[in-house]
Amino acid sequence: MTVETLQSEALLWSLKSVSMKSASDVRLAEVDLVIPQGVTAIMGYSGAGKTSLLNLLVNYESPDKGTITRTQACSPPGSGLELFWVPHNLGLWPQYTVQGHLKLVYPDVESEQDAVEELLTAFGLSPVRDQYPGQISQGEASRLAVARALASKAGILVMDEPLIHVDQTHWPFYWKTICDFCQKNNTSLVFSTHQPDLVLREAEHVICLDQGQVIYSGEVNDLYYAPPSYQVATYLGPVNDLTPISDTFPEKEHNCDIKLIRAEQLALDKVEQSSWEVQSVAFSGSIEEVIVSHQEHQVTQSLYHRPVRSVLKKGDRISIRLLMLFLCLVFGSGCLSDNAPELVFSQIKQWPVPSEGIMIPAPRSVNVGPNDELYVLDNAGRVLVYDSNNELIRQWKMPESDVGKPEGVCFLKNGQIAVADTHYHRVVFFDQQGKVQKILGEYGLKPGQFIFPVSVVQDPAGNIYVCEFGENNRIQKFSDQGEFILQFGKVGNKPGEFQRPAGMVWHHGKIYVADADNNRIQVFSDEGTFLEILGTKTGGIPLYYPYDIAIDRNNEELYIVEYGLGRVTKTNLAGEVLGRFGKTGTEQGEFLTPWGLTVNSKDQVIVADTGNRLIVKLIP
Ligand SMILES: Nc1ncnc2c1ncn2[C@@H]1O[C@H](COP(=O)(O)OP(=O)(O)OP(=O)(O)O)[C@@H](O)[C@H]1O
Repeated sequence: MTVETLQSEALLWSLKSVSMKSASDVRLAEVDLVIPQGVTAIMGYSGAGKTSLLNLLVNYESPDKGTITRTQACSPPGSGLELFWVPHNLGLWPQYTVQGHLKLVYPDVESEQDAVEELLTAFGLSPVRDQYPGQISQGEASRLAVARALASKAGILVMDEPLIHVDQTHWPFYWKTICDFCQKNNTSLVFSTHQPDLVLREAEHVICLDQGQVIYSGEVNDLYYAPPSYQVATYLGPVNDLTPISDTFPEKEHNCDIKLIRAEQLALDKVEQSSWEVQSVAFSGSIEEVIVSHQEHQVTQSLYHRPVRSVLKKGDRISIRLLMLFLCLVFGSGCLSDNAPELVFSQIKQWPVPSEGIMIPAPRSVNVGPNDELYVLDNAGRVLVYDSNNELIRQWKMPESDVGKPEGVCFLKNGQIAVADTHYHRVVFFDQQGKVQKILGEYGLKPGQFIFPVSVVQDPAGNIYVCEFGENNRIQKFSDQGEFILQFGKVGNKPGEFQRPAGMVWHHGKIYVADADNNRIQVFSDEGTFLEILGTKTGGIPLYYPYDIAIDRNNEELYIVEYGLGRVTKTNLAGEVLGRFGKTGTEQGEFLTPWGLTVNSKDQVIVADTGNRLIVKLIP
């Protein structure tokens, strides 16, 4: 199998074997690293080498050994500098006033006054605009250092523990200003911090240092949900290492690898009888640490969880539950396995959607049009059209997308493209160039209205089916002119009821519905009669959050993509599992919370791998 990545992420710096020594100690040791475009956080305990690394990036210090290459991927917006640095000591200029700092670095005289005013307001510096650095507080000085960096309009900002002296209640506001600025101006940001919350909120990439060595470099989400070790996991906050007690969990029998579990992935409930007894409880706001001991196994374990309110106390008996969705998202492959053969593909092609500002949006839905054109919907609210060679040939934006992004796209027989505009409670029909032709529906529970429409399909006669979740959880059928014909389904878990119908396919008078939260595929006649839960006769199809379904070119086999397990499952029309492909993960051949899939005329399966932000084409 060959794997091809069509577009690689742009890099800002590349470091090879970089070392730096102090008189008595190592500051950085054999650092190999790439720093991509976007927002990167550098984390590490005190003395780990964060400042040393930033000093090298900005060329303030030189390495004793190794090479640092800056690949200038960010072109500076306007006439700004290439790079601006906020050093640890802030580097303010004693002879300039607060507003003087901003004016001095702002590159465009014409718009200077407005921009400076805006920054003074955004960082709460207007009252001290005429003061000098020696006359302002440390918090004001920290804010000024950051405001000055933004005023420079540099293409890359490097900040050493920015806003360190600012009270944390105001951080979200200032950080929003920083991130909005970076997004708008296509600016990359590299900053050091000790704060896990900040990294989770604001950064895409994270580099973890320990005693001058890089012990992790990658995506923030990966570090949070799939940390390579306990030590690294703790950089983003408390984590439960359940290795010593993993045998006590029933999930172990399902071959789930139970190791590092975040607080929100664990539920501790007070029960009448249990071998687990609470020894102590320390509640610190949203997270509680509970020390428990097991009566038979003689083990004591510290556990973090997120209770709604703190109720446990010493002596309580508790049950320890792993919250399965999280567990399967993290450790995916082992759960719900059924010895199905692995689907074999000769080649995988994968590529990201084009960036928007510094963000790489995630694809959510995919559908095939004529000549195997691929219609992709992403979470930047764009429809992207790729030709059969995966070249982007057209794209357009949804009319509105501030409230939420759409979730389903369908190419129609008349050449139009229908988009389930989920958060605007409607279906929008576009022509091939992205001009709106028609809008169907509005918010409501009546026929022809929608709560959260998520998927659209069409039958050969032209009828259009729209499934939705919210209060409705139903499928509505419309004529090709958009007239309401019938509806079926309601919320629930009985046969014929839905919990988040997320994807559909029409075949020979039947509609196959991915009933996501009920973990099943339901089959209806296209007149709305419930027929069966697919695979019931053959013992059921083990599925975990199936989000989309498609049929192969011979109309004989179904492909189902499972959001919860990051895999593609193939069945025949009777629901017998023919094979599986993939598992939850970030490597090639793995998927992270995939939302959509489609099959083209060459039986190539295309997956919207939302968590990994890739369109993945599986080529037989
Ligand atoms: N200018 C310097 N000359 C020599 N050694 C230094 C210098 N600056 C820092 N060090 C040493 O290098 C190591 C890394 O320090 P550095 O300031 O890079 O860590 P840091 O992760 O930024 O720490 P903190 O979070 O405390 O700011 C420490 O052992 C420190 O004592």
